[in-house]
Amino acid sequence: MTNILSEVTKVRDRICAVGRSVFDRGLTFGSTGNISARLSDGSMLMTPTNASLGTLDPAKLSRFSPEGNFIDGDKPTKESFLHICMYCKRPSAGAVVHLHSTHSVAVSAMADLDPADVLPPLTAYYVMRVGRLPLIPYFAPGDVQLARAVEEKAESHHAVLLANHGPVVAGNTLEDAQYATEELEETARLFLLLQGHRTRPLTEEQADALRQR
Ligand SMILES: O=C(O)[C@@H](O)C(=O)COP(=O)(O)O
Ligand SMILES: [Zn+2]
Repeated sequence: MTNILSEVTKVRDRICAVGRSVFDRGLTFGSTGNISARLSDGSMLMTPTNASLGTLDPAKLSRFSPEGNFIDGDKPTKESFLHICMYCKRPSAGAVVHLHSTHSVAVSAMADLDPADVLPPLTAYYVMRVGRLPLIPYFAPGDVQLARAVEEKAESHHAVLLANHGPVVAGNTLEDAQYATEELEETARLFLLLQGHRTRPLTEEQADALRQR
């Protein structure tokens, strides 16, 4: 009991610290984005709806039972179902991060993307942190169909890009999810910088070798 209580306190603080960090570095704006973490007893903590990730209060995070029922805290993010769908399909996931990071959102609104894998393997680090990035068709934020569409991809992909919206990334830990979301954002930025330039991404063979490590 004492252990889970100290874990809860730590995770509440970590969610707020990650929220502050991404907000302060301009990786999400206003009250956009949401973050969740799953604890060792299967319960989940999520950021409340309409909360700025820059000024989260650890005591006000929304708490869910392992079955996905809201327990207490402020009214949860409208994407709570989407986060729960990620956890259902990814038993090892300990955290999910969704941001409105500018370059990722810009790419999510581009025409003629490959819906199976939006970004080319520009660097080894991107392939290792993110891997293949499917595009989820557009649905309004909070729409249960958006969560269902993410659920369909979640078993085989820990990172997805919501069309005209932004990235959703799961990780074994909160840091894993944060770092992968940041890597996705930087690669989206590189991808946009390289538009109009002849580009030499990693070969399929080189990328596959990294995916298998
Ligand atoms: O884009 C949206 O509206 C949501 O996906 C979002 O980023 C913020 O919604 P809340 O977490 O409900 O504040
Ligand atoms: Zn959003």
